[in-house]
Amino acid sequence: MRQHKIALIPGDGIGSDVIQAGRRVLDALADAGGGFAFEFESFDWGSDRYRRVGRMMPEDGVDTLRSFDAIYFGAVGDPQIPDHITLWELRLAICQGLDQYANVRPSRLLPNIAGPLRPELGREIDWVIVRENSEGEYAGAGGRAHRGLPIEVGLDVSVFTRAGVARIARFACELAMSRPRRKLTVVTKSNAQRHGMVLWDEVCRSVVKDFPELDVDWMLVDAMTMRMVLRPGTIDTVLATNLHADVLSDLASALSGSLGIGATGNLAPDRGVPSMFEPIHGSGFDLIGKGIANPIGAFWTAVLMLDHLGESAAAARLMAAIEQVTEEGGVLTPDLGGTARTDDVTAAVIGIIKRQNDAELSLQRSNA
Ligand SMILES: NC(=O)c1ccc[n+]([C@@H]2O[C@H](COP(=O)([O-])OP(=O)(O)OC[C@H]3O[C@@H](n4cnc5c(N)ncnc54)[C@H](O)[C@@H]3O)[C@@H](O)[C@H]2O)c1
Ligand SMILES: O=C(O)[C@@H](O)[C@@H](O)C(=O)O
Ligand SMILES: [K+]
Ligand SMILES: [Mn+2]
Repeated sequence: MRQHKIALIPGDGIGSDVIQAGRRVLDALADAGGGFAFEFESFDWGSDRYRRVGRMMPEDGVDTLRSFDAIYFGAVGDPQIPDHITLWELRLAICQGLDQYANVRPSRLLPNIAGPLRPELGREIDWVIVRENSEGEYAGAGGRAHRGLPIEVGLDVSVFTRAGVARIARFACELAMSRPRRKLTVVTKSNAQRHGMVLWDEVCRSVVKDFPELDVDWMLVDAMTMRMVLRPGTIDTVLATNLHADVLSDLASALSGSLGIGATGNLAPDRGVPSMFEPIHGSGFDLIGKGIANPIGAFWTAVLMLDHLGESAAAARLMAAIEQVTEEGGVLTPDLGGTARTDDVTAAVIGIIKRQNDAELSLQRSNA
């Protein structure tokens, strides 16, 4: 039996709702007798802990995570605590602490979901955004001086390193080559940002030379938003900086129907340390306590995690169950135009998985 040791960090707000839902779905998949099991350990890290003891996670939190095979994360963010504290002390502390430098965000219009684009355009969305996840605008370099004085100053300095750009560029090229269209768009803002982004372009240009079969094009980030809306079918794999890709991936998720659908992996490609999987959305202040957060982003995230753990058959089964639910259309949360609750969508996905489990088990019995 393959054992997968998973750290659960539900975090704040709707992060907690969707990770609980995702755990139930993962348990249902493991019940299928597919030869694997999960060992979950749940961590109460987040804003309530911050209120209690003044820290989002313990000082040795990142080290505690090292012994896990993967991390399944909800969201951080609390209406009463500044967003830069919650984000930096939990999500970024983990991503940067474990050097999970490749953030991968797939988008596709799920069956029977309309999305805001015209139907013929919406159907063309089949993208994966690769977000540099360790430096750039999120390097944390900068500071404030002359606090409270008229001459006060605040600086956020973007940091682009040759090594950091080269490794994410290589990762994006390999990912693009593994997809049928072998097509990569490198996003930049090297007209206005004339140092780091120019280095980004130079390094990317030299890395793509190693991939002669890759079809590469270059876009300034502002024009990229236009292309995503008006010519979605011309895009496949996208490489962008930490901040640009953060923005583009919310757009991608919205164009696929809802921010509640977007999934992501914060990958440490060199292994040895766990990668962290989370829906792309935040803690959803407006949905806290309502029980109507869309869990599909967290389920799709679980698909990414299963694939990463080598459980590709289970990953495919879960994706098929998600697609069956959207295809049938009767059980969707309000963000997708339905009236269902988080629990209803979860029950629908689990129902499909359980029926498959039963069919599989009776097949095994009749073959025995
Ligand atoms: N990785 C993370 O943990 C992460 C990501 C984004 C934002 N945040 C934090 O979350 C807090 C709220 O930020 P925000 O409002 O900008 O972003 P958000 O993603 O929480 O919400 C933006 C909008 O999308 C909707 N939405 C998000 N997830 C949904 C879901 N599963 N189902 C249905 N609708 C959904 C929300 O209702 C809201 O209208 C802030 O503290 C922010 O820093 C954290
Ligand atoms: O602000 C960020 O970058 C993240 O917390 C979040 O928006 C994300 O997409 O993960
Ligand atoms: K999240
Ligand atoms: Mn984001």
